[in-house]
This record gives sequence, structure tokens and C-alpha cells, in this order.
Amino acid sequence: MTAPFGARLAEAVAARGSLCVGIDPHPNLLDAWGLPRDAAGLERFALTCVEALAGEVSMLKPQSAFFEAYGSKGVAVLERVIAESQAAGALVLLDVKRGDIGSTMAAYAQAYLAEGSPLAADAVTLSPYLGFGSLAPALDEAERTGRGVFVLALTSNPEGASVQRAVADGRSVAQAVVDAAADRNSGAAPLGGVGLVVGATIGETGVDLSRLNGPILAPGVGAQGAGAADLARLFGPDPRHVLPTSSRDVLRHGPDPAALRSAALRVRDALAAAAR
Ligand SMILES: O=C(O)c1cc(=O)[nH]c(=O)n1[C@@H]1O[C@H](COP(=O)(O)O)[C@@H](O)[C@H]1O
Repeated sequence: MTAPFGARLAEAVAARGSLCVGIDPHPNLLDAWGLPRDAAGLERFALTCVEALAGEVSMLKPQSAFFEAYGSKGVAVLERVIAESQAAGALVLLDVKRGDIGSTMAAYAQAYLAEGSPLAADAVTLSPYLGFGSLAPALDEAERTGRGVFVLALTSNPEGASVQRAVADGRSVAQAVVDAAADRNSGAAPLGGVGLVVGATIGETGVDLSRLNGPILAPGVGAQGAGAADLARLFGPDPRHVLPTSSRDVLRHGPDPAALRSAALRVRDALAAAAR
């Protein structure tokens, strides 16, 4: 029986730090690395990231769209990225941002969270904007298999606020997402498996995260302009369960695996030092 995701994540962060590195094979990064914009280039790029990083950071976050762009060959590379990252000791958060009616959500849960599925990761990103309750099949499957989810609450892009900060029944939509996640995590120790995404770029959260009892993924570090000061302002003096995540700002240091690795460790250690 696999340990619950919250426990596995807490252990990984204690051993390897809280930085999550995104594997986002943008076509212009393939160019910069001297690789062709095809499935072979994608494979070289992604597996170099795994070789450089999977033995060092607590979590890797492949962005599915950049793999899907190459069709079945790209998805096959994604399967290898998941398996080889896990074999090297990293947790894998598959960034797919899924959200659908409950019956279809059950199929997504089978694809990404069920034992034995070729694309099963340690966690996935989910969008709650068909209603948090529609995510239940994925949350249930994740709980059953010791996996996690990260639900979009306050995204790092400027367009997100118009939906997420809208107020209904006296609280913002984002606060309703936070509260629903907190209810699912209630009583879990050391940490529940229902995480949230809160962009590091958003200025102020405007929500009460104190009851969450789950991890927070904080994208927007580096290429989108956020840094240690933003993390401190948003999450306060005890950011234990906050996982900053950065993609392009680390990946631009490739293709040399050693340079890529030292860039990731530099970002990780600088953020950790600033949080102390
Ligand atoms: O869920 C995410 O990972 C995510 C949520 C969000 O609010 N903002 C956001 O940028 N992301 C993802 O995080 C990564 C950010 O990449 P960089 O801007 O290159 O660090 C991309 O893969 C985005 O899809």
C-alpha cells in the first residue's frame, strides 16, 4: 500500500527542498538547446531534464500540452518522463489542468491517478471551474491510490482574477475553492493530498488559507516575474507547505545537464534562504 501523497510530499520536501521544476519543452527552448522541433528533439530535451534534475529536486512538473503537441510520440515521451523521474526519486506532478463533468472526470482519474495507468503520476493539476464537486471522482481515486491533486485557486495569469475573485454568497470563488479543499484535507496528518495552486504573481491572496492543511503550488517564479519577496508576502513566515515552481527560468540554462542542475539548485537554495 502506497503512503498517502501528503506524507510522501512532506518527506520529499524535507529531503530535497521545496522547489518544483517544470518541464515545459517550449519550441523556442528546443531551438536554444540546438534540438529539432520534433519528437526526437522533445525526447532529448525532456530526458535531459530528468537526468539533470530527478535525482535532486523533490518534484518535477511536466506540462502535458508540450508533449501532446507531438502526438502519440510525444505522449510516449511523457510516459518515459514520468517513469524515469519516479525511478530517480522525484515526485511527478503532471500538469494537465483537467476539469469536466463528474462522469468524464472519472475517466480522467483513471488516466492519471489509477494504479497501473501508463500516464499515472504522483499528482495532477485540476481546474475546479465546472464546480469543485465535479472533481470528486479524481479526488476519490487520488486518495485511494496515495496520489495527490493541485486544484487551481488563484492562477498566476492576469486574466484569472475576473473569475477567481468574483464574489458569490459573501465569499470569493477562490475562497470557496480553498474551503472545499480544506474540508477534504481535514484531519489528515502530516498533510492532506488536496493541494491548491496559488500564483506567486498575484499580489495579495485575499483568501484565508489557514485551514487548508494541504500543499500549495506557487507558479510564476522567474519567467513570470515573481521571486522570494512575493512568496514571503503571500505566504508569510511559515511557508513549509508552499512549493514554488519555475520552468523557463531554470530550463534556459540547458542543454548541459550539470548547468541545468546547478541552476535549479541555485534557485531552490536562494528561495529557501530568503524564507528563513
Ligand atoms: O498549474 C500550473 O502549473 C500553473 C498554474 C498557474 O496559475 N500558472 C502557471 O504558470 N502554471 C504553469 O506553470 C508553468 C510556469 O512556467 P514558467 O513561467 O516558465 O515558470 C507553466 O507550465 C504553466 O502552465
